[in-house]
Amino acid sequence: MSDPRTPLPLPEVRMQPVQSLPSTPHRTALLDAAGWRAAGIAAFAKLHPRAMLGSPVMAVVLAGTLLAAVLTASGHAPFGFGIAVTAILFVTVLFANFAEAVAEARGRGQAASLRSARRDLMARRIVGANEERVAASALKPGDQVIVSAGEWIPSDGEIESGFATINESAVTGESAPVLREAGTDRSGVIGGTKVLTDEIVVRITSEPGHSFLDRMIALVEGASRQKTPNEIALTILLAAMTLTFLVVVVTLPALASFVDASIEPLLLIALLVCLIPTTIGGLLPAIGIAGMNRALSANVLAKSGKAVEVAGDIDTLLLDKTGTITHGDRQATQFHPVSGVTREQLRDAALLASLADVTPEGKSIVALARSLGAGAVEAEHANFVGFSANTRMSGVDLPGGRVLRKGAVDAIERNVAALGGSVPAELRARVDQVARGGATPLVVADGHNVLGVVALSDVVKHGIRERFARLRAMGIRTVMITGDNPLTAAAIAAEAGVDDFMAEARPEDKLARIRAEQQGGRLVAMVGDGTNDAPALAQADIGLAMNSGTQAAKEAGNMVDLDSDPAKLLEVVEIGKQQLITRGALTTFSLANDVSKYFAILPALFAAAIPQMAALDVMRLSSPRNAVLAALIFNALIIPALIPLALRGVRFTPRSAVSLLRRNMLIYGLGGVLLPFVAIKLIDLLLAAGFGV
Ligand SMILES: Nc1ncnc2c1ncn2[C@@H]1O[C@H](COP(=O)(O)OP(=O)(O)OP(=O)(O)O)[C@@H](O)[C@H]1O
Ligand SMILES: [K+]
Ligand SMILES: [Mg+2]
Repeated sequence: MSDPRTPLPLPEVRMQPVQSLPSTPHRTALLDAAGWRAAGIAAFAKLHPRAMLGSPVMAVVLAGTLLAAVLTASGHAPFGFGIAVTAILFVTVLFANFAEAVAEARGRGQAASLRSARRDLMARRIVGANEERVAASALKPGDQVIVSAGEWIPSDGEIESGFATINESAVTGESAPVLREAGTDRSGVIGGTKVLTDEIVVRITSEPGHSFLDRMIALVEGASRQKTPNEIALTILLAAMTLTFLVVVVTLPALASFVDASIEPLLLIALLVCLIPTTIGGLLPAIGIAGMNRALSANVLAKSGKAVEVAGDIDTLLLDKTGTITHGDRQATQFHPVSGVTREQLRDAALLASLADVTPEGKSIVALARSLGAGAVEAEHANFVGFSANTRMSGVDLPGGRVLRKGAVDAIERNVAALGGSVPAELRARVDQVARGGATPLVVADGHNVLGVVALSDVVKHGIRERFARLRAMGIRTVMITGDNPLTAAAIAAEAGVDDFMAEARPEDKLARIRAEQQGGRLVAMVGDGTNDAPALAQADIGLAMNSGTQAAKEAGNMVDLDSDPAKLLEVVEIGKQQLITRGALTTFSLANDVSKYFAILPALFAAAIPQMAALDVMRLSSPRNAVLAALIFNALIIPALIPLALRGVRFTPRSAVSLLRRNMLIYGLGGVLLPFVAIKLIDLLLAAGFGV
């Protein structure tokens, strides 16, 4: 096998014409013709009582429709007018169902490209020293399979040995090959993706039928959609409002009888439907589904709609340094011995301590030592000690009692002290020299003697500073948490522009920091990819795992970024905020609308009985019946008219919550009051011009 770091000669591969996920949903059409048709049919299917109960507001409209039909048929309402009211109410319910169906159809469209990645695959399963061919669907967690260049990975898993370049475009829509490697934080592979070069042994981690793709498709198609807490709260509020108006409308005839007026029952139904928040009630499910769809358009798989929404309220973002803020390709670049030790002694000790180190850091030390002329080293009967995030050290115990260790500065200092040694004063200077440039110093010790420092260089990702600035503009604080020493951490923190950092952190320190933030009443997001990040990913309110990361990280988080781009959190936050704002704006609009409809309908209701009501008749509509019809028609039409806004979301720019609120109150509150006046007047003119009943 060649060294994984040298650029791999990629074979000529014919990329499959995969449909990539739409990355600019704002410019694409809402649906294609087939999608519209399917949504239209689904709107009728959703008339099923069980489906209707999910939306109390619309259930009341449907009940009103049936009542209007009965009144009309039994001669308790003027026939033509009765038919018209019944029809408009029925269409109102259909429009609301249609809005939800369109959102779902969009999700299915996105899932179609994913489904094409889920094909019938064969696997080469390892049994003892042999291999057998089995269907991918027969693979169980724990099975080991071999996948070579040109073959498809049969199911989700983790690379046990080897490395490979993989085309993940079927899942991510990104055709650039990615490198996945055993023993690193980039060991996760997905079923349905293709190995381009080399050969890997994969340990299967997913149950048949429950692969990443399977779950993703179910989510996108809305099969496992659950209402978010905010959505449930709003549904309850809307139901309470509906109930209140119902009581008001039902008691109205009694009130009217005091002034010797009687109100037609049909008009009462019309009044009720105009007053209850039908617009937001009808669009609410669509808004929720659209949030999930938008996340997927950004190549983020959210495990629930709640996760997307919580992202909109995040206060603090925690990130690890290596691989998240930096490229994570930590490479040994230099040996810095302390005085009394030669560069060669340090080099050879570092080499010995890294021979069996599978981490990229360890391998790069071996490569650097060899390139600097290190010869064959004697390591027979050696006992290698692997790197762990808890000890933050690795090394080797040689026969004869020689103990070589390399690791984080504080970890080695403690170890040397425990062995009865002391750290030479000049070590600090060597460490600082390396760390000030943002490189990671690894201290090498032979027993209780410190030999020197290995510099591991890493590069801050391009454009990350701008991303953090954008997060800051939205009021989100960024904190870098790293196992590295404080000086390196400070150098990288300054370069990347994070607000705060925490150094020399072990996994439990990360967890404690998240808990502390949460106890302060803040919502915390965490981005990570390693198994050592898993507890923190699980504890955080938003755990965004990298798709390239380990299975443990992906299971622990509540979101996976298919592009493995930590800065993606920014988009997730914006999608969450946009969803919250869209729901808020449309609620404002809906309630404002209803106020205006009141002015259209109430004078019509009482005009005959209470002449003083004429003072309220600001719209001067052609006739009481036309007024009622115009208000109901507007009430129905506004739902489909707002579907594009509900699905695409209200325009969002990072700014303070207060200024956003002011802007939206102006547009959706004031607009919501004014629009019905104009629209209802226009509809009334049309009705009076010949369509009136
Ligand atoms: N292979 C290794 N052998 C010995 N020590 C290592 C090795 N790799 C890293 N270290 C040391 O352990 C520290 C913690 O490494 P780890 O990868 O766990 O960091 P982390 O907590 O994920 O934070 P970050 O990734 O942001 O640096 C490193 O800063 C380094 O000093
Ligand atoms: K209404
Ligand atoms: Mg790390």
